[in-house]
Parts: sequence; structure tokens; C-alpha cells
Amino acid sequence: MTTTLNTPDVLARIVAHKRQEVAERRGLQPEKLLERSQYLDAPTLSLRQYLRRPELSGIIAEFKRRSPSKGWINEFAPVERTTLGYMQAGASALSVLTDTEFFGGKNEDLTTARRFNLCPILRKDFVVDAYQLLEARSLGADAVLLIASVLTPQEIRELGRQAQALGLEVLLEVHDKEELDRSLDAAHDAIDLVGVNNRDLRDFSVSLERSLQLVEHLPAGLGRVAESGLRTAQDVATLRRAGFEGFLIGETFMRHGRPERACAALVQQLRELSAAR
Ligand SMILES: O=C(O)c1ccccc1NCC(=O)[C@H](O)[C@H](O)COP(=O)(O)O
Repeated sequence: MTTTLNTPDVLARIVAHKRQEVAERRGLQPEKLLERSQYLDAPTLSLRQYLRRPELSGIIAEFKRRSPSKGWINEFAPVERTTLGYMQAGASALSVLTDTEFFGGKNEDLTTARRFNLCPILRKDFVVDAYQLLEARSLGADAVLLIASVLTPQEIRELGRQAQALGLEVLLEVHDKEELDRSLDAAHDAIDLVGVNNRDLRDFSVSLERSLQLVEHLPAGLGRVAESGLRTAQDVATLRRAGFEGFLIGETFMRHGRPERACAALVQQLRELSAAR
């Protein structure tokens, strides 16, 4: 059974479910077992550095089957063909949603993407416990998301440090300046990239203005990522001109019967836009 939500406390419900899920998973697969993964000895790839490679588009292409706001987006897209196609289309990195209850993903989606691609992979999930960091590493992820609105600054610092100690990069997600300031004050060194989420989780509306207003406050040393609601090459070009290096795009691609082709078309339009400048 999966869940679609349109209530203001969507994140609270996701997080409550996640805590329960982590407790169950720890019972089934304790840390000792996760530590046996082949990926723990393999080096990780830097998302921050890949986003700065000038020959790449900066796009982090997301594998997202469903969402709390939209329900099913693309139930049947195969992970192998889609993620490999994203990278062949010119994406810089991948994001894989592993949450099952609300997003229809699974851990195996990430390991499948890992087997087929040599690029940074962000494990997109709702981290509330250090167990999930080791789990992310054991699945072959290179980076994890920490969401400022569901963690205290101290939790961000602790989880961020533990992630980095495992070789993972940390993408901190913020919605406004207040979340940004309190997280940076407590945990600057435990963060590698900052993502501004354009989606208002109270009503699910999206506005790129959120990113455009916050970009000047993002520290230059950290990777800068615009997240959610990006639809066109023009959106990406506008955000790039404003100072962003990374562009996280899910639904725009996944809505298409062949998501990788939608990604290729957008990358091509982006090339045409920069050639015309
Ligand atoms: O996508 C949602 O409806 C959503 C609801 C509640 C919490 C998180 C949610 N999305 C997770 C994401 O961060 C997005 O998948 C990601 O930024 C890509 O967004 P989009 O391009 O708009 O699919």
C-alpha cells in the first residue's frame, strides 16, 4: 500500500513513518550486515565536483516513480534504461528516490542504477537516523540528502559528519534563509552542497523565485543546487545565470513515457540556448 498526501503536515507524516521503517530495517539488516557490502571499500564520486565540470549540463536527473503531491508519475519506467539514458543524454549525476511508502521507490533501484552508471548518485530519502547513512553507502550511493526542516542543527552536524566519515557528500536542503542560517551556523563543515527546494510543502506549489531569492546567500565554497519544479531549458539557464551549478529535475522527465528522451531534449535545448548567447 502506498500513500498520497495533500495535508500541510506531509513531511511530519513521512518522517514519522521513516522512523518506524528504520527501526524495522535495523532489526532485519543490522549494521554488521550492511558493512559487508562491496561498495564500502569502493571510492565515492564527488557530486560537487561533477556539477562544476564545464562539459556537463549540471543536471541531476531523478528517478521518481510517484510523489505525495502527484500520485503515480511513471510506475513502469525501468531503472536501467532510464538512468543509463539520463547519463547518455548529458546529465551530470543521478538522484534515486528510495522511499517506498510515499514515492514508490526501493533500495534496489539505487543498486541497479549503481551497477549501470559511473557517475555520482544521490540517495534521495528522508534521513532521520545514522543507520540510513551506512545503508546509503552500502547501496552504492555517493551523496545523501539532509532536510533542514526535519532535523535540528545539531542533528545536521552529527549526521553530516557521520556521512562524510563514510565518504558520502552531504546535500543540505533548505526552503528559506532562516533554515539556511541556522544550519550553516551549526554545521557548515558538515555540508558539501546546499539545495534550495522550490516546492512549498504546505500546499505543494512551486516557484523558482525561492531559489532566485536565496542564491546570493549560499556560500560560494559549497555546491549550489536548485531543486523541484524545473520544467524547461530556459528555467535551467535562468538559474545558472543566477549562480546555481546543479539542477535537480524529476517529474519533468519522469512524466514522459521515455524519461531519458525528455532529458536529452532538454539538454539539447540548453546547448542551443548557450550557443545563441
Ligand atoms: O515531490 C513531492 O511531491 C514531494 C513531497 C514531499 C516531500 C518531497 C517531495 N519531493 C522530493 C523532491 O525533492 C523532488 O523529487 C525533487 O526535488 C525533484 O522535484 P521535481 O523535479 O519537481 O519532481
